Amino acid sequence: MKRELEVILDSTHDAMIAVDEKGIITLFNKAGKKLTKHEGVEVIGKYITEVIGNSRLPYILKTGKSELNRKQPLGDISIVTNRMPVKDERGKVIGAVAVFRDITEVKELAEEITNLKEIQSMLQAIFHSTEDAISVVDEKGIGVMVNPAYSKLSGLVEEQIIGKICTVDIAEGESIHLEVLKTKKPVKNAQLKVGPSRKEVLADAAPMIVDGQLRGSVAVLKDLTEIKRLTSELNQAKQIIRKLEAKYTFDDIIGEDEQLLSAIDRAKKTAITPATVLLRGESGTGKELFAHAIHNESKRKYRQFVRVNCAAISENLLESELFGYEEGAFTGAIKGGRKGLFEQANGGTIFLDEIGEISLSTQVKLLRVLQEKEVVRVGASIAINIDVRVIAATNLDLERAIKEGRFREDLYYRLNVIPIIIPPIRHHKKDIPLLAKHFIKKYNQEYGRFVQDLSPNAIKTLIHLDWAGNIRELENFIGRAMINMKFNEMIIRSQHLPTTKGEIKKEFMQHISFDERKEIINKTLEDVINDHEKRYILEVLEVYHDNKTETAKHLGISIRSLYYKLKKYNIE
Ligand SMILES: Nc1ncnc2c1ncn2[C@@H]1O[C@H](COP(=O)(O)OP(=O)(O)OP(=O)(O)O)[C@@H](O)[C@H]1O
Repeated sequence: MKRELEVILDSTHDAMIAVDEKGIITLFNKAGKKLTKHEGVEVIGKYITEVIGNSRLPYILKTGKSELNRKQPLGDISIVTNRMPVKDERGKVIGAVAVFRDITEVKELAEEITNLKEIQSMLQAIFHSTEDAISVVDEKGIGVMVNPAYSKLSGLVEEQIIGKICTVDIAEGESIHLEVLKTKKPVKNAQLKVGPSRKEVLADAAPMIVDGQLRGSVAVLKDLTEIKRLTSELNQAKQIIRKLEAKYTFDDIIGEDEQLLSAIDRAKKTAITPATVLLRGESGTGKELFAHAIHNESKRKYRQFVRVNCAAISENLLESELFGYEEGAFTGAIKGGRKGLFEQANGGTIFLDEIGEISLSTQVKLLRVLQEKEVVRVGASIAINIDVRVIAATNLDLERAIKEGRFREDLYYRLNVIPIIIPPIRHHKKDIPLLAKHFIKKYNQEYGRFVQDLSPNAIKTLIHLDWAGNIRELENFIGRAMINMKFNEMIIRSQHLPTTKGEIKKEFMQHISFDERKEIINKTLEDVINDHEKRYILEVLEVYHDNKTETAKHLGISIRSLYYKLKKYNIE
């Protein structure tokens, strides 16, 4: 029995020492020798303080009282000690025992737990206070945690999510938690609708992997309505800036066609000179874009860029707008007179868009400004010197206008110093895919979308269309196609493309009666086309509640062309 007891005592991790009533060591187990560094030393039979200098066992023998759970340092470790007297049946002290336990590890573990608790409460504070909506699911896709921001965004409280499968909150789209759990890979920028109010969100999710094991998935959701609101605010700000400065540079002119590249090259070379430029090209080919780029490439780029749409302003108003007026020059003239656009552009550039539309009398005054480099305000007699670079643009056949007496030849020569001809898109259809991708990027920013490309079929359709409205029409077309796409769709396919002109005509023919058909047969081709054009314009005007800008955009024509057509068809 004694031997068994010795084996037990030697196999325990607690250090044990026993002494008899005289303080002579009778037992010193292996853990005790290890703790006091007496391995290999014979200690049995020695007086306790010879072995452990400051032992309290003599005191225990003297008092017969126990000392329990005394914590104390021992070198660089921490121990807890129990010391007890050994008494016979009559209560006489016949020895004493000390048991020491090394609690360094326990202490370290306790510290670790305290640290973990601190980290946990810190993470909890972050989880609860962040504006980002977070949801956590386990490896089976069952909801484990959501934060208050998540409830606010989705309109769903914890009880509706926790313990339920992670698809419960999705109103439209696929669960990204399930995707992450399936692939073990993060998912970025997924667009979904969540909760009863179908809130549009942008979501990222990542797998939670602990010791190489998939333990769940964490998703962070952002409110897309907010992102969209900010994007629209940004766009409004951009619009304002656009009015104040020339927005585009040559880098914004997209295309690899030789004729276009040679126009760019010519414009770049001209930009650094003060020469007057005449930009020629059909509506929507990029004349204004070129004007901006020339100004921005010139030494005048930090000065004013003033754009005047000569077609949009009535003849009388145009003169006072361009050249300014003196006080009392006409009824309604403001006190003190007003600076004209030429004066405002002093030191900078004036862009005279639709120059072919100005009246003969304004042409005379403009010629004088170009020749003399001075303006005379309406109603004034003194000329004001100006230093303005003129860029003019037209989509009219000016040579024909000269022959027909609608445009002055001398002004033509003054303007036509450097003619730059911008090709219509039907002459560089191979640039269509490039341009389409450029507009996708632009609308992604404007609409907060993530559309990536066009399908080969959609590109084919684009290449086959005639694009009478040129790049502007293509730009609007892409914008409308993107509106036709669902939020999670990333590729523009043929079905997203707006109804093409051919189809519109087919639809139109299907809706007309037999009598109307007979009547059409009696008309000339031009009459029929005009009738259709008028009816179509009226329809589009109705859709856009008579908003001319939107109507022109939809039709893919310039606002000036729309005004021209409204006048032609007597549409009020
Ligand atoms: N080469 C191009 N690269 C990128 N965008 C272009 C290009 N050409 C035109 N655009 C875009 O097409 C639209 C129409 O261009 P712009 O207003 O410059 O045409 P325009 O010839 O001045 O038309 P209009 O004669 O009707 O006033 C603009 O949004 C412009 O940014």
